[in-house]
Amino acid sequence: MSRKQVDHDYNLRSMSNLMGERRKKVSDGGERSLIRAPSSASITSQGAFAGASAAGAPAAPPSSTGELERAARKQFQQDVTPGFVYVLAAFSALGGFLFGYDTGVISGAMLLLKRELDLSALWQEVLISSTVAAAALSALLGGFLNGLFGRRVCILLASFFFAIGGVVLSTAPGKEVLLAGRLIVGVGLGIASMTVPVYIAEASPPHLRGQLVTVNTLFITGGQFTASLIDGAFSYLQRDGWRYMLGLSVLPAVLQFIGFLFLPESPRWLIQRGLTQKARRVLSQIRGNQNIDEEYDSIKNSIDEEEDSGAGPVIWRMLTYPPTRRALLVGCSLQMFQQLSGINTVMYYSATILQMSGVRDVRLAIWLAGLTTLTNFLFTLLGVWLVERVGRRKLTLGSIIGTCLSLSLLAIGFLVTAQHSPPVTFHPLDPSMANSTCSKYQLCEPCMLDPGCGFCYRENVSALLASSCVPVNKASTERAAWGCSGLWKDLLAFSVSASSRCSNSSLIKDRTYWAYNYCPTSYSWLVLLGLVLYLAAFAPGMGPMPWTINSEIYPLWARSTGNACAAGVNWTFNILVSLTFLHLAQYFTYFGAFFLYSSLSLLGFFFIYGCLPETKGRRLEEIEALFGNRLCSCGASDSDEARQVEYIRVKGSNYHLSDNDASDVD
Ligand SMILES: O[C@H]1[C@H](O)[C@@H](O)[C@H](O)[C@@H](O)[C@H]1O
Repeated sequence: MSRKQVDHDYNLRSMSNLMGERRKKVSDGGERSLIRAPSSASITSQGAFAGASAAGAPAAPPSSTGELERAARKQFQQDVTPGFVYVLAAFSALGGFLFGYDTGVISGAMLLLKRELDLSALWQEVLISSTVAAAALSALLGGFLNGLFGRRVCILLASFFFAIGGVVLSTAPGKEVLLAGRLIVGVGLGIASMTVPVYIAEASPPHLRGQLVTVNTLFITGGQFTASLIDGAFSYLQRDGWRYMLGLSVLPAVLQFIGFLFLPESPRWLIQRGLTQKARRVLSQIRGNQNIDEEYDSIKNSIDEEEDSGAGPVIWRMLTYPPTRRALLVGCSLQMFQQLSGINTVMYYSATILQMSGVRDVRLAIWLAGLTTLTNFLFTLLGVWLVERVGRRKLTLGSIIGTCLSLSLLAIGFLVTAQHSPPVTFHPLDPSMANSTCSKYQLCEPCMLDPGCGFCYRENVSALLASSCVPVNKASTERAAWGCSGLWKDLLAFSVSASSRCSNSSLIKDRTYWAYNYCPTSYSWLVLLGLVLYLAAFAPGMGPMPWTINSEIYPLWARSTGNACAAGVNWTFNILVSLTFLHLAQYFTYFGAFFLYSSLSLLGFFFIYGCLPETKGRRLEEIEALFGNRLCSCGASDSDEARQVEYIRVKGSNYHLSDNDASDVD
């Protein structure tokens, strides 16, 4: 079939999908199509009951239509979804857990590392960003590996890298070996981040696919939460705490590696490679008692169609073929907007936001920052629950608009805080102050925006006293530059010079405080509210949906490459946003930085509104057709979305019944 014909065919298919074409495929043991009516009319008792009883539901009729539907649905889903799919998804999502753990644990580990290994600011930055950079590159390479060796081998490879990286990190004698360990972990991260969602999507039945792929992001946020707990717990160790923090990732990595020695390859990849018998076996294994013929045929057909559609490198074929070009643009943009909405900055900055709110103890702030990761995790759980109920499109749109508004609230919080910035009232006479830029600031705001300075102040009931802007200690931002920590001469210095009162955290008493990166304010509640609302809005939609949607919008031949590009974009923007945040804040203040993220999210909202079609409930083989239309004509078809073809089993096999929608039997 020529490319043009395929294109034409897709257009027809997509039109019929969008217009709610009634499909009828009633054969022995076959399907009956349903059109979900906008009015939400219910399944007729007869039809639904037929479905329920065919699946072995109790004979007594349930008392209401709602109950009837629920019973039919429950019975149907239990019937078609063997537990094996959940085991497979859980083992795969360990890759997500490691993603979250390894990216999250480094902030706590760095606090100890920089002290023990005497790391300069440059080395700290290199150790943090090297992993993300390696992940960006290996995600791109992962597309090629996926196509060549399959999903299973790639996941095995990723867990191998995670495990080796963990061992290298925990035993590192110096910073150079640490860097090698962080690079190895980064390679694992990149491969896992692009492979796991694809593997889960290809193995899941359509009615569970969204949920199971979203579980992977739940594991990412779970990994980030676990990392913050581990960081908190091991931060009390005077020596080598970082070895445990970084080394503990070996456990889930080994568990995943062992699990995947026994788990099967994706049936779609097997069919593509011509391993049809094996593919049939795997399909039967993951579909339980279902008839797999139809699914097998539909995968096979889409591969055959594709084999006729041209040669050349996959990325070139994707870019020259309109449906995949559009899908790629949508997938990569989603990942870009996820990172541009500043999630990693907000998470990273949460400890400081908490300090602004009056949590002065650094340890307590680290523990409380765990609350941020917990909130992120809990709201991702909400996403898992919502994805098959409201669909990907509505969930993403609702989430990004909430993200945009809460970022504006955060920005306003920072603006009000800056406008009420306390003045510098005390200029210490220390000789080193003469050539320090810190001495020229008259307000706390510019002082704290300068990475070289911090604000030292005393507080009595209603006012700040003797507030000064002094240089930060290069070895630790937890104190000011003057004084040698913990020594008796500090005590002496403390008694003789008021300027060194913030130079040793153990001496910061008498209601004297050292504020680095923040200013004392009574408007911190506004910022805190913004933070909580931000996580509540971001985590159910913008967190998981870019991964979930990317795992389903490409046809099989383009799936590895599409996901590799999208994951590469995610990691690239991750590094870009985190590396530019402090500079942005320095030049445009925190208000400016968060307002910029908010505006970018608004841009993302318009893009998603116009360009993201709904993929809920469709077979992977059908989804390509959604991109057959002109790009960004989705907003216009919102009303058509209410009419979708859905399947219910009446007798026999292979249906999909959406979780919450009442339907008419055709
Ligand atoms: O989807 C994930 C998740 O939202 C994480 O919390 C975030 O740190 C990652 O960057 C993102 O890709």
